[in-house]
Amino acid sequence: MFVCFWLVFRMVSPAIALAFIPFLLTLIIRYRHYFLLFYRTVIVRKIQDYLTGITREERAFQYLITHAIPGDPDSILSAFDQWCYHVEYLSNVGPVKGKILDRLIYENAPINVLELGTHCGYSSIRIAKALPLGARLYTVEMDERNAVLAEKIFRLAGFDDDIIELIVSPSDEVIPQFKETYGVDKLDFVFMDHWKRCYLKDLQLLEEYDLLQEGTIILADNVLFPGAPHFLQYVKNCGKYQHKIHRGHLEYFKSIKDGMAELVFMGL
Ligand SMILES: C[S@@+](CC[C@H](N)C(=O)[O-])C[C@H]1O[C@@H](n2cnc3c(N)ncnc32)[C@H](O)[C@@H]1O
Repeated sequence: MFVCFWLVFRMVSPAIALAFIPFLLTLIIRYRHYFLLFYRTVIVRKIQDYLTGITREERAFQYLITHAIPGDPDSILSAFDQWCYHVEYLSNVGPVKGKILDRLIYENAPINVLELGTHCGYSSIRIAKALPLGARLYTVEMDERNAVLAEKIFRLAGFDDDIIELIVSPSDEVIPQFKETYGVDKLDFVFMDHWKRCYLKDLQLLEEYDLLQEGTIILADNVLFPGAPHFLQYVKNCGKYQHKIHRGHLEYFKSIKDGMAELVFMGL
């Protein structure tokens, strides 16, 4: 935006260019929260990548090692939250929307849970610690570097392969093979928190490959920001789901509105 202003300033007379200042200031004030988000997610990250020579996720892991108690999932989650509030930003589900996730897992006691989008494993840890005995979380991450860190973080939190199975692959390759590979006939709970453009396609894949049963819960994060409009439109119009939106705010950013969609599959 500043570059545009500079270009305008060079192309037209200074008097006309100066008239843009109130407009520019209004834009900055109105969208300040988004500028702050951009600053934390892009600019701070690039500077830190350059200064430290490691990725943001690796920096988060170093912080966990020095600030969390091994074997204590709550301590790992709270160290993650501290880092995201006060050091750098990660797109974890966060403590506020995380409580909705915890509650739904506790209340429904699902046995087979699929998570799409592991990242560093924050939400996986929330899910795993709320699961009933004998239940299993299958979490899917396509970025290998994130998956390596998530695996270490699961071990740090005290979870083994019996509780969390980390699958390193894109979701649209995992879903069609899921039944045969993992011997799971139906899913009880699905947490969607990967790229928002994949939500609709993956929901339809779950239907096509017959992985949903009456009562399966699908919780989808960030449906208002960055938003998943096609997914929401499909859910509202297809008649296969009861749905509601839990409104709140973006993880670690109180001033940006966001929400989670909770769907209950009613059978085809
Ligand atoms: C928002 S982060 C997940 C945050 C995590 N659920 C949490 O709350 O801690 C999204 C992650 O999804 C992964 N991802 C995006 N699209 C994917 C796909 N189609 N299949 C598998 N992983 C995907 C990205 O690499 C990224 O690590």
